[in-house]
Amino acid sequence: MCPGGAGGARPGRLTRVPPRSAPVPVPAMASKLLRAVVLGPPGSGKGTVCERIARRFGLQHLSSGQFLRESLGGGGEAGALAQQYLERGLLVPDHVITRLMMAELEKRREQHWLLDGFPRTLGQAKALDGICQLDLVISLNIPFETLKDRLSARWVHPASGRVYNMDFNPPHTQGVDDLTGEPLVQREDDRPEAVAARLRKYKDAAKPVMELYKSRGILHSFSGTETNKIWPYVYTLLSSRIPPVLPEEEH
Ligand SMILES: Nc1nc2c(ncn2[C@@H]2O[C@H](COP(=O)(O)OP(=O)(O)O)[C@@H](O)[C@H]2O)c(=O)[nH]1
Ligand SMILES: Nc1ncnc2c1ncn2[C@@H]1O[C@H](COP(=O)(O)OP(=O)(O)O)[C@@H](O)[C@H]1O
Repeated sequence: MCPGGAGGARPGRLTRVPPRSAPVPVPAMASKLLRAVVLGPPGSGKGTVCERIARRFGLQHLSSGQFLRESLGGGGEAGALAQQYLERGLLVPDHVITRLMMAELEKRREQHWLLDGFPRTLGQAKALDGICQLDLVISLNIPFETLKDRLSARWVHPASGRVYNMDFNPPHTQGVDDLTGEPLVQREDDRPEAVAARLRKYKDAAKPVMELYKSRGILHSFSGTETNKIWPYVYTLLSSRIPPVLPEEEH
């Protein structure tokens, strides 16, 4: 395993969202706002790692997939169309996801950003460039067979996006969410046919995104088959940018 293959922790290059007009007093914390992204194929553990980062560092993360699923709940023609992409394991068109994410990020401009699953294409990365300068990008490289196994064993609580795996992090009671007691379901796009398409598409779209961030020196790649082994390296990297609120050992 080669955690941290593309570079170790670097001193903070923290940025702020560019002011939109004349100088507005910016609170001291704003200059320390984190702009981070976690990328990786379906099942690579983005959600699991983001959830740990969020808890240890006292921030919220924004999952584009979960955000899409929630946004589509409202129905309508556009929603139904986007729903078809999700169910078939295809990427939602750039203009749809970009519009949604930009609007949401605008609302969060005074908060830390930890994005899970966005950007996934070069077009999305360029749109993100237009509103911020990223501090770091974490890429999770997990073998294909491991991804397939994990996705077939993934159970989710749709309302919150909490994920479980019957071996790795099983719920306290089989089939129900720990916090709400509501039933867990398997995602439509975790069916084997959809998984194969998603993994293929991911690779093609993600390659230029990775190259872009690598060329900027902000890409940190972590490889392995176990999140628990990758996690300490991720924690160390994050700790160099933002003070933890909980120690690393507490899962
Ligand atoms: N067996 C195993 N399962 C894991 C590990 N890390 C995450 N998972 C599970 O793998 C599935 C995919 O993880 P998730 O965080 O949802 O990946 P994402 O699709 O990249 O957001 C979930 O069911 C997780 O509980 C691990 O190290 N081992
Ligand atoms: N950045 C994105 N661009 C386009 N489609 C996206 C994006 N993020 C999520 N989606 C859509 O949501 C689905 C689920 O994404 P996500 O919850 O991140 O799951 P996973 O990481 O397991 O693929 C994707 O297969 C895709 O249809």
